[in-house]
Amino acid sequence: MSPTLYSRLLSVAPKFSLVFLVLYQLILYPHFLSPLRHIPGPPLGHPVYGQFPTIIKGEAGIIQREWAKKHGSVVRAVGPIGIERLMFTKPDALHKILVSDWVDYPRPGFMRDILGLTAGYGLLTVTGNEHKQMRKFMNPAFSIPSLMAQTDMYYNSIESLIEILQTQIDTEEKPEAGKEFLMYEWTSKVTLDIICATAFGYKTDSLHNPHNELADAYERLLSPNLARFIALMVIPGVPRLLASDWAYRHRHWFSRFQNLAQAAILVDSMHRIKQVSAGILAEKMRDSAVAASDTEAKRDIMSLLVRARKADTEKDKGAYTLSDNAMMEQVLTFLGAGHETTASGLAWTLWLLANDQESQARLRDEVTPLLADNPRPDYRSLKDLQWLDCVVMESLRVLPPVPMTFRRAAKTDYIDGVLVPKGTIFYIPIRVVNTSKDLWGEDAEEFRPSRWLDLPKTYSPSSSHMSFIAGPHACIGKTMAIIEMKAVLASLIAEFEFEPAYAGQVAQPTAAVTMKPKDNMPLRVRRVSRKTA
Ligand code: HEM
Repeated sequence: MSPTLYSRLLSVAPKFSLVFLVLYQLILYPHFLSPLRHIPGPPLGHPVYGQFPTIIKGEAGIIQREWAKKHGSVVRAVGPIGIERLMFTKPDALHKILVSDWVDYPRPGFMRDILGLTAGYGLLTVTGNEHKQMRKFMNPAFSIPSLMAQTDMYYNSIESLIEILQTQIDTEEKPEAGKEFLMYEWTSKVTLDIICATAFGYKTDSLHNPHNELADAYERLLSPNLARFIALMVIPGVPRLLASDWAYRHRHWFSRFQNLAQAAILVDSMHRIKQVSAGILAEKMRDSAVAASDTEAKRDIMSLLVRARKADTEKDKGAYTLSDNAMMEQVLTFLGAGHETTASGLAWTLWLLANDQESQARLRDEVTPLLADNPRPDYRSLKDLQWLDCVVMESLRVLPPVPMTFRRAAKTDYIDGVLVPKGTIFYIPIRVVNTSKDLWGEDAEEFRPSRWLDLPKTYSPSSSHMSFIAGPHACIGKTMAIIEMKAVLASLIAEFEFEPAYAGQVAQPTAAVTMKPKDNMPLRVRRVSRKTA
């Protein structure tokens, strides 16, 4: 070969390699080579984005439910840049992925990066042994005794919310007609104030002060546009880059470009949230001088963790413990994981009750006598309210705040008879399972709280209701979230009646990480005309 030809070939080789790589990834592999190509599923979709545009346009979890109905219990779908996802819906397959073999099925890197950027590199992002140790260290802070000691703290925020709604209704021209409220905004404020009080002993009072720094930063961080942007952040390295100091210093560059303006908002909001979190942690460190046995010691989760760390290291110098930085990441995790999820759960429950007046009236009949006797019911009293339990569990079942999550195969293995290669990404289809007709019967997609009084024979607590998933990564805040939702709902339903804001109103769940109402959920709210049934 002549030297000229050789050097020409060398100069075009990178271009050809790139073209080949693109063709391989987008066409050759998914169409002809993938060992998963014969698994039934929707068509490959857009040449670059696959089924992604269909997924983000629709309601979270619904398209996956259609796929399961059409293609069966194992579905293959292709996402952006030809990356395949598998969806198993049989309980045994999900049990293997989430419970029995969970170490072999960690959260995928892209998900850990996105969660890390928006909710801290804490319990939500670690895996394997590190996760086991961290979870063991944190479990006591979420125990029933700890929750029982915290329940009373919810009511300061709940009472503020009730007073605000009452005052606004009473100042209307016709108070008896009630007033329209964007209920998601209010559930978001009340849950932010509650999580800050119970997790950190920190007073946000976003209910009275909408410009509270933390509330403001979260509002911007969780805006629907940003949620869509986050869903696109699957490009390796991008979340880490956005989490860096460099990105904060140069955030104004991003705002100059239309498509990157959301990145500037995200970087700025996260920086502000981190600053507040650092302040919260510094205060806890100062408080840790208080002896662990001090009965007056603070009962919030962070104080419990800081004191447990101190006690463990005093007892055993080599004991597992969290560094200051890891503690700081947990602050972000509790804020990120515990606020918007519970706010959405509450807003959806109000929506479902507004559309089912019979269930709402029955709930009012149940809670009113209890609240008349004791306006601040404790953990046990709330837990004993049977219809309240049915309503909350049913709402979390049909409209789960986290409709979907992901896992990745860390080794090649058979699942439900399919040989799944290492590296395969899985959908964990929470909403699909929660509303499966095989598990819940023909009316599985309907809101019918009474089903919890007579559960189907197929019901299993860990595999029929997946809203908090199952196994070692199951939500650590599950009991806290449920009891918090019950306290807020009982208090609101005893005081107010909820109705759709206008005829023909439909639910508008977004397709982001957390399923929240796109329209902030307008509802008409009236003061109750009678207190007891
Ligand atoms: C209705 C409210 C809530 C729902 C629906 C919910 C749902 C979930 C789900 C589905 C997961 C698993 C995610 C995955 O593994 O991919 C999870 C994990 C987690 N949640 Fe929640 N959550 C709620 C409230 C809370 C609260 C109040 C807190 C804490 C204050 C919290 C803290 C966490 C943490 C730390 C994890 C990671 C657990 C681990 O990997 O060990 N969540 N949650």
